[in-house]
Amino acid sequence: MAETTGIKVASNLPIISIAPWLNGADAPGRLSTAAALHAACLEFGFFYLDISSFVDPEEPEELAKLAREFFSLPQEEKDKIWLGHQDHARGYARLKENVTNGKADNHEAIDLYRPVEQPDKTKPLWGENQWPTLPQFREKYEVWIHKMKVLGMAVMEAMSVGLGMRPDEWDQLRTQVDDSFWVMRIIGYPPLPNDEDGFSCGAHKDYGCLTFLWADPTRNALQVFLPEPFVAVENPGHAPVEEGIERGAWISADPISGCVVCNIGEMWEIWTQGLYKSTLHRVIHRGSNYRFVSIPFFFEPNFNAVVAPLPAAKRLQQDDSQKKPAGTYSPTVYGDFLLKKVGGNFAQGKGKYD
Ligand SMILES: O=C(O)CCC(=O)C(=O)O
Ligand SMILES: [Fe+2]
Repeated sequence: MAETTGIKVASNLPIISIAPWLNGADAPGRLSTAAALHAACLEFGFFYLDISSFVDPEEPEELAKLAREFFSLPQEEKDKIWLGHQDHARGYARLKENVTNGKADNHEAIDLYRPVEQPDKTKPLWGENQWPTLPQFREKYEVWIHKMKVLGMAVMEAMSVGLGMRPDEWDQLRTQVDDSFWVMRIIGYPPLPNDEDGFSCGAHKDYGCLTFLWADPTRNALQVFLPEPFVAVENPGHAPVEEGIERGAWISADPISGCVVCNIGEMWEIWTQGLYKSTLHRVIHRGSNYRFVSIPFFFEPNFNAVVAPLPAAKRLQQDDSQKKPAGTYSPTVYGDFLLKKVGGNFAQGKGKYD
């Protein structure tokens, strides 16, 4: 990003390696990762996380292959794990069944959530996950889930250092995320018909804490919104204008090998009283290929976590008049917030996570 005469020209999102942080012996490296996370969250709320030291890049490619196999099955096979057989949130969502901002999204997906102890499919979000029966599907995805949970805790701790939290303050925050009510979506995007000005996934912010998105190499699909004073170098995808969104620029966040795209959700806005931005993003896939697949993993707070402004964020805001909170941020029980959000996101029935 270059800065001239008060106009910020957005070209690329920052790339941050998690390797120094995971290498416990590299104290300066850990601090530089923490500082880079802090800067990226202040400026963009979106960045690339280089995880190539942590996972073999072939691993998510294998997951995408399995997803492709699933999405190529006949509709009646996919419908066997339709989310309506469970709590209307866990399972397979048909093409256009998912709704954002009142409009059907042009994608299909398998949605999985942290399993609960006493499942009850009549309770929102409280059913059982439904897995494809393809060989190795569940096993391989469960390994990925485990790794993303470990990564989530590592990034949270690094962010606590970046924000200037003391070790005892991190111990406190850790108790709110150590049993993450995680979500994973496995999304398949057919191309949008040329004559249709809809979205593959409409503009939204993610709800929770941290999203780690792996996506296949399709370009110009995921777009990130940067409010004024950012000006885009390129304007991706001849995007339709969206109502109700302030002025600014949409930039593409194309996949980078060895990296996941990482963005912060609304809980980080509350924890930091708006110091960190949860950023709008959307998907418009107009290419000729079936863009499959993207696999967002949402590392979220514990279901019962009470999310409230953190003292470290308040200290930063007291010290710097430019960082004063823009509004009031009330304590929020994450599970309640999630339940309210899932209500409006389905074409039929209830449930669904962003
Ligand atoms: O598929 C993508 O690139 C992004 C999906 C997304 O933003 C979401 O599911 O929250
Ligand atoms: Fe999202």
